[in-house]
Amino acid sequence: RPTVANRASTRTEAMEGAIGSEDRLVEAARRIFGHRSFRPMQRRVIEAAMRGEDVFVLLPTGGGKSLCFQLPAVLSRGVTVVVSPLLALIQDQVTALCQMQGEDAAFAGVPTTYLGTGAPEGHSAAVYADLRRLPRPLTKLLYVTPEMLLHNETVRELLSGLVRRSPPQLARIVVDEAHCVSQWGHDFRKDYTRLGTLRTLWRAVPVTALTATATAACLADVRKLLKMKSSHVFRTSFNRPNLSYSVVAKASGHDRSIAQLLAYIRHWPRGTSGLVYCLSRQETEEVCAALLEEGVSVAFYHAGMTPKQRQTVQRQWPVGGGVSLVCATIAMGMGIDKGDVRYVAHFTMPKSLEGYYQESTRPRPSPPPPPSPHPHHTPNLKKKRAREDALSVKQYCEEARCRRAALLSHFGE
Ligand SMILES: Nc1ncnc2c1ncn2[C@@H]1O[C@H](COP(=O)(O)OP(=O)(O)OP(=O)(O)O)[C@@H](O)[C@H]1O
Repeated sequence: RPTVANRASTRTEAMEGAIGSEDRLVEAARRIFGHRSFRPMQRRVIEAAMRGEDVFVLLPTGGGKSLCFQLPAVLSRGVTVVVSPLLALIQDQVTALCQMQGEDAAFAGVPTTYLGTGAPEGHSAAVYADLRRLPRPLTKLLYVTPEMLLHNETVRELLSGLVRRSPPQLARIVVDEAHCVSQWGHDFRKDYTRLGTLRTLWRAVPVTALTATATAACLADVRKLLKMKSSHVFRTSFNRPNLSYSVVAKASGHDRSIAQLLAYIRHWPRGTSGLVYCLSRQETEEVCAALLEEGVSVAFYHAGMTPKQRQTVQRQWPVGGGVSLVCATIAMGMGIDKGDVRYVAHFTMPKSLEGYYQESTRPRPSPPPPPSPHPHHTPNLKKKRAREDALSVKQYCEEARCRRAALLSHFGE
């Protein structure tokens, strides 16, 4: 009778090699991930990755970046290491992959795990044991935080061990949220800059970098710091033809600006789902209270709330739960897809154009990310960046030209 390990091993091997057909990639996407076709650019990225090239992927939020590295990971020999900034997001992705149900039950669940401080006891030991497993680990995707990869000797040594095996068992390094590498990115992280050292350590291991936001300067910087060999960037347009943008001068004084916001909300049919971004936690509560008084079905959402309170809001909004509007800080950001949101208003000017773009295309509630243990910038640099970011937003607001064109030119289009 096959043991659990045997069955798992057979499945791992089957995923890598046994999928053979006229179009192996589409078939794998369908059988393992349940996708019947590729989104724009996915196939080209996946093919380049399968040829062993370094790839840089710049696709807007929701563009399907994950499949660009998950499918090559599943089909390649060995383990793909995915560097991702936040443990909370890592755990979500690992859970989703482990529960993945494509159209072929034989491939249900992609062998995925993670390493990060804060994992339950015994977890790391089990992952280490698999990385030592002969002739090869069962894991296909290993998510790690940058700290883990850079500062944990055991992890580095185990991965170097995979590189040294014959044939090598470290398939690829994936750097997700790659804008964090560059000081020009809007979420710079010091450990990310040092990921280039891995390139020196494991010369033959290809790299994939992915992001949803990068200006030309950021992009060039990331490629240089990660020592990427290919200069080709796979990208699609950032244009969202189904969105329209407008900027309105805010009335002075609390009451007048609330009245202005209310008029905007009321120009939509009753019950239309919307999101109002505010600058601070306090502002979300104040705006919410003022709108409640006017009879709007509204809730607030920010990182100072308990997980339970946040979940309640997520259940009530945007459809079916009785709340049509949420006043939120940017804590309502990355995570679960929420369709049906018809408008996003920024009650206060957003901090950067990257932020504005993300917030207007991605009304998705999720638990707020934990505070980063590392300073993102030195204080002076941070101030300088904040000023530059605010100036670009100001310029965007004041420019007498098409908002869409102004926004796209900021992203180098
Ligand atoms: N080829 C495809 N066919 C159908 N759905 C797809 C395809 N590729 C991805 N998706 C779906 O699109 C959604 C967004 O994909 P994904 O999370 O990879 O986007 P992303 O580019 O990583 O976005 P973000 O910047 O928010 O992380 C997911 O629900 C995913 O299952």
